[in-house]
Amino acid sequence: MAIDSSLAEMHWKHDLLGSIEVGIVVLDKKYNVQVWNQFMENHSNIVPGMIQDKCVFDVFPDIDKDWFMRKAEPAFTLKSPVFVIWEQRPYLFKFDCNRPITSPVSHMYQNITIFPLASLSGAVEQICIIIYDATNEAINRLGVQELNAQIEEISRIDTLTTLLNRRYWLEQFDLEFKREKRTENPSSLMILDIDNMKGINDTYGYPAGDTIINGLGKVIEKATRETDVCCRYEGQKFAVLMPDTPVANVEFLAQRIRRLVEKFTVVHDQINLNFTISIGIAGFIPTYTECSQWFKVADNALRQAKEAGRNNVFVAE
Ligand SMILES: Nc1nc2c(ncn2[C@@H]2O[C@H](COP(=O)(O)OP(=O)(O)OP(=O)(O)O)[C@@H](O)[C@H]2O)c(=O)[nH]1
Repeated sequence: MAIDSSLAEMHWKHDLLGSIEVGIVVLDKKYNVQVWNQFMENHSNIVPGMIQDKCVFDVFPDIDKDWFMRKAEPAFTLKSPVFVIWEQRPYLFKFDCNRPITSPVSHMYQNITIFPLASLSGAVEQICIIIYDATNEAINRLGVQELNAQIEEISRIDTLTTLLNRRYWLEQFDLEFKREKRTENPSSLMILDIDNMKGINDTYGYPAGDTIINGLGKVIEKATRETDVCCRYEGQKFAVLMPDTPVANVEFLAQRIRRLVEKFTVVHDQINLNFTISIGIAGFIPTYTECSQWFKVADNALRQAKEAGRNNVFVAE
């Protein structure tokens, strides 16, 4: 009778281990496999007989042995469970992901729990690892993260020129202005505007005007440093913030950009288009209380460059 009931118990335990939708692995103190359930067999194609009493690190050399032993140690010594989520480490056992071919992931993401298995004497001679398939959660989370990154990128970039857009640039300008207020470094602001844009649009059409705007964006990007903060401010107007750069250096650069543009030819619908720009420059002054004052001074310098006949650079006093 006793044999019957223990057989029955073995039977239902076997069924339970077989049907449960999580991986169950029992390891002894030498990390030799004692239990390997159906889930593990299905995903690894290793039947229990092949892995029984084998060291898990020998069968799965991909497992970072030092890391795993450090993680498992508290289960043996402190008798406390350990949790590792996929965001800390994507997986313990590298299993293929049985998702459609269009799925963005190629392996199963896993959450794992390691808990101690105490014997009747209370000593922990074995640990049990439970492996949960967290792939769906990971796909959703990673998808959202990627989408957020794309949205953030889009919200910073001007689509016509791929320079920063006005909103993001103004945020950076304000931050830089606050930094300048503390450090009083000789930084400069340059505003560039295409001359006679209305005439260009009227003569060649709005798309041709767009091609010119795009071309100027490329010239600005090429001529400035990575630390300069460049944007298409609005329409045919661009702004470049140049941290730690005195006005004298910027005037030299502005003249170079002006000459580059003068010689630059944009091709639109097989028509060669030439254009010029005017540039206003203003250095940071510590008495400014708001960044808009600085911008206004540079914008006035631009207006004076236009009034002086266009294709000009004007530096604010
Ligand atoms: N193609 C194109 N044109 C634009 C864009 N944004 C603004 N414009 C045009 O730029 C022109 C600006 O005209 P104005 O402010 O009179 O300046 P302008 O003709 O460039 O003359 P000056 O600045 O005085 O040299 C207008 O005709 C706008 O329609 C744009 O994104 N693409």
